[in-house]
Amino acid sequence: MALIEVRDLTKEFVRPKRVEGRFGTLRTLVTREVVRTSAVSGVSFDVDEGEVVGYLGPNGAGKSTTIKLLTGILTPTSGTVAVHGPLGTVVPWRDRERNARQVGVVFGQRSQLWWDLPLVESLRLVAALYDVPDERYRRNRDRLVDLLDMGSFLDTPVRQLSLGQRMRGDLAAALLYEPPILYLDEPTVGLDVLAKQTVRQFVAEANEISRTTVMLTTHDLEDVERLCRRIVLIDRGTVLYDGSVDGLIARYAPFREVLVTPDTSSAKAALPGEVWELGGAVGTRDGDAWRFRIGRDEPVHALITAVTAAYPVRDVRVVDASLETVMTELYAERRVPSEVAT
Ligand SMILES: Nc1ncnc2c1ncn2[C@@H]1O[C@H](COP(=O)(O)OP(=O)(O)OP(=O)(O)O)[C@@H](O)[C@H]1O
Repeated sequence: MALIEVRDLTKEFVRPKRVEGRFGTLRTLVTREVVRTSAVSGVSFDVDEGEVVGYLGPNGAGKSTTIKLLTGILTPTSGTVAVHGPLGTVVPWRDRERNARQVGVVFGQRSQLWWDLPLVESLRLVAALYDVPDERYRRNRDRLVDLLDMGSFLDTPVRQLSLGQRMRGDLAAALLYEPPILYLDEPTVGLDVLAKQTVRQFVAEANEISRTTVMLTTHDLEDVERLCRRIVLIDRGTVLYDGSVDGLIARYAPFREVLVTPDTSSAKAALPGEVWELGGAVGTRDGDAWRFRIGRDEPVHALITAVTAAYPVRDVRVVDASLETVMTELYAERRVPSEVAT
C-alpha cells in the first residue's frame, strides 16, 4: 500500500466578484456574484515510502493548494487523501493533529517559526508542541544544528536571520520531531547558490539516512535534478505527467539540438533572415547562433556537412534536450486556471 494516496482531489475557491467604480469596495461586500477558481481539478497520485517526488508546474498550476490540502490546512471541494503513516490511516483535514505529527512542512515564502524568539527557543517550542522528550529533543537539535551549520545564529531572533539562515531554521523545526513525511513548498526560493546546495544536501540526506518521504514543489530545476527520481507535473490543476525525469524528456522533447554559430568575419554569403532550412532540418536564429532540431536517434553528420558547406562556421554544439527545454516548451503553452464568474 502506498504511504500517501491522493484520489480525484479538487479544490475550488469561491470569492465575491469585485465590483469596480464608485463605492466598489462596499458593493463588492454585498454582491451575490462570485468568481470560482478551479485550483485543483481531479488530481490523483500515490507516493510510496522513501520516495522524493517533485511536484512541478507553472505559476498558478495548483501546487501550493495541493500541499495545503495534503497538510490539512485546506479542505477539498471533493476527492480524498489518505496517509497510511505510523499513526494509522489519516485524512489530513479531518484529523489535523494526527496528520501534523507525521508530517513536517516548510513553506519557502513563509516561516513557521516565532518571529520574535531566538531560533533555539522556537525549536524548543516546536519540541514541546510535539511532545518530544527532552533527551530526544537535545539529540535531534544538536544533530540538526550540526548538519545545517546553525551554531552561529541559534541565539538570534528569527526576524533578524537572513533568508538562508531562516530556511535552515525552518527545516530543522520541520524535522525536529522526526516525521516520516516532509512537504516542502519552494524550499530554495530566493536562496544563494551555496544556501541552495545546503538545503538540497540536507533533504537528500534526510531521505537517504532516515528514509523520510519527501514531496517538494519548486521552480528550480536543479532541485529536481539533484533530488527527484520522480516528478508529477501539473497544469490547470490536472496531472499532465507522472514518472521519471528521463521519461518526461523522451515524451515531450524527443530531439537533440544542434547549435551552429556562423563565422561572420569570413562571410562569403549573406545569412538567411530568421529561418534556415538545411539538410532536411529547420534552424531558427538564437542570438549569434542557429538552433536546429533533429530526432534523438538521427545522425547529425548530414546536417553538419550541409551547414559547413553553406557557410563558414565558428562553433557547432550538439545538446540533448534537457528538463529545462521541456519545461520551457510546456510552460510556453500554458493556460491559466479557469476562472468562472457566476
Ligand atoms: N485562497 C485563495 N483564494 C482564491 N484563489 C486562490 C487561493 N489560493 C490560490 N488561489 C488560486 O488558485 C490557483 C492555484 O494557486 P496555487 O497557489 O496553488 O498555484 P501554484 O502552482 O502554487 O503557483 P506558484 O508557482 O505561483 O506558487 C491560482 O489561480 C490562484 O490564484
